Amino acid sequence: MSLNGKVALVTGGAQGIGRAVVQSLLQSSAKVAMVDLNKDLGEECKAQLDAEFGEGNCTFIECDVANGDALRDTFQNTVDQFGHLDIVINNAGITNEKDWEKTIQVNLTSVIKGTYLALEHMSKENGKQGGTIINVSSMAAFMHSPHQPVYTATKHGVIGFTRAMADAAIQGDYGVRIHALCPAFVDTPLLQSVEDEDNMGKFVKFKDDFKRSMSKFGVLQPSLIAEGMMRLITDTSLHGAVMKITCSKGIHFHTYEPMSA
Ligand SMILES: NC(=O)C1=CN([C@@H]2O[C@H](COP(=O)(O)OP(=O)(O)OC[C@H]3O[C@@H](n4cnc5c(N)ncnc54)[C@H](O)[C@@H]3O)[C@@H](O)[C@H]2O)C=CC1
Ligand SMILES: CC/C=C\C[C@H](O)[C@H](O)/C=C/C=C/C=C\C=C\C(=O)C/C=C\CCC(=O)O
Repeated sequence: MSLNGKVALVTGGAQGIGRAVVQSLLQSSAKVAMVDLNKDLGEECKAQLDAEFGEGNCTFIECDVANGDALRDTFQNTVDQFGHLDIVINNAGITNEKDWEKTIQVNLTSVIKGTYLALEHMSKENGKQGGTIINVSSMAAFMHSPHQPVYTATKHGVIGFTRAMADAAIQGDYGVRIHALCPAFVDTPLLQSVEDEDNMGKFVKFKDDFKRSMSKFGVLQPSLIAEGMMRLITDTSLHGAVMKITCSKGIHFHTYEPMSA
C-alpha cells in the first residue's frame, strides 16, 4: 500500500527496529523524520537512505527524547519541513537498570510526551486531520525477568498508557488510532547489553536465565517488527490494538478479558 503524501516521525530511528521501520516507510513513499540522539549514526544512516530513496524524502533530526523542549521542537521542525504529520512511532528505548530513572524517562515519560505532541499535531480536536501513533513496548511486559525490573515496569506502563489513550481517542473523536507493539527478542545492538554490567547493574548476575530464555524463544529480525508496524499503520480496523510479535506465533494480537463486576 502506498503512503504517498503521508509524513512520519520515528524516534530512535537511526538503528535497530527504528531504522528498519524508517526504511519500510520510505519504501512505501512516505516522507520520514528520523529522530535520534546519535548524530554520527543518524547522519550516516540519512546518507545511505538518500542514496537509496532520493534526497528530500528523509530528514535526520538530532534529539534526545528525554529533553521535553527538544522533543517539542523536533515535532514542530518536522511539520515545518514536510507540511503536516500523519504517523508517529515512539520507538526510542534503553535498558539501564543502574540509571533506572533515565530508563523511566526515555522508555515511559518520553513516550507519553511523544503521544501528547503527536495529538497536538494530528488530533481532530485541534483542527488537524487525524493519524496513527505506535508506542513500542515489549514482550517483557507479559513475561517479566529478574534481569531488568525497571525496563519491565516501563514496558507495562507503555501498554497501560496506550490502551487508556486509545479509548480517549475513540471517545473524544480524535481521528487518531493509537497502538502498542510488543516484540520478543530482536537482533539489534540493544540486545548486546544483556551481559553489560554498566547497563544491567547488580541484575547482570541473572544474565544466564535471560540468555536461556533467548535460546528457548528465539531472536527475531528487525524487518519483521517493521512489517508489524506497517500493518498497524495501514489497517484502519486496528484501533487500540496491542500487537505481539514472537518467533512461535509471528505477528498476532493480545486479547483482554472484558471487564466484569
Ligand atoms: N531489541 C529487542 O530485543 C527489543 C526491543 N524493544 C524495544 O524496541 C525499541 C527499539 O529498540 P532497539 O532497536 O532494539 O534498540 P537499539 O539500541 O538498537 O536502537 C535504539 C535507537 O534509539 C536511540 N536512542 C536511545 N536513546 C535515545 C534518546 N534518549 N533519544 C533519542 N534516541 C535515542 C539510539 O541512539 C538508537 O539509535 C526500544 O523501545 C526497545 O525497548 C522491544 C522488544 C525487544
Ligand atoms: C538486556 C536485554 C536487552 C534488550 C531486550 C529487551 O529486554 C526486550 O524488550 C525483552 C524482550 C523479552 C521477551 C520475553 C519473552 C518472549 C517470549 C516469546 O518470544 C514467546 C512466548 C510466548 C508467546 C505467547 C503469546 O504470544 O501470547
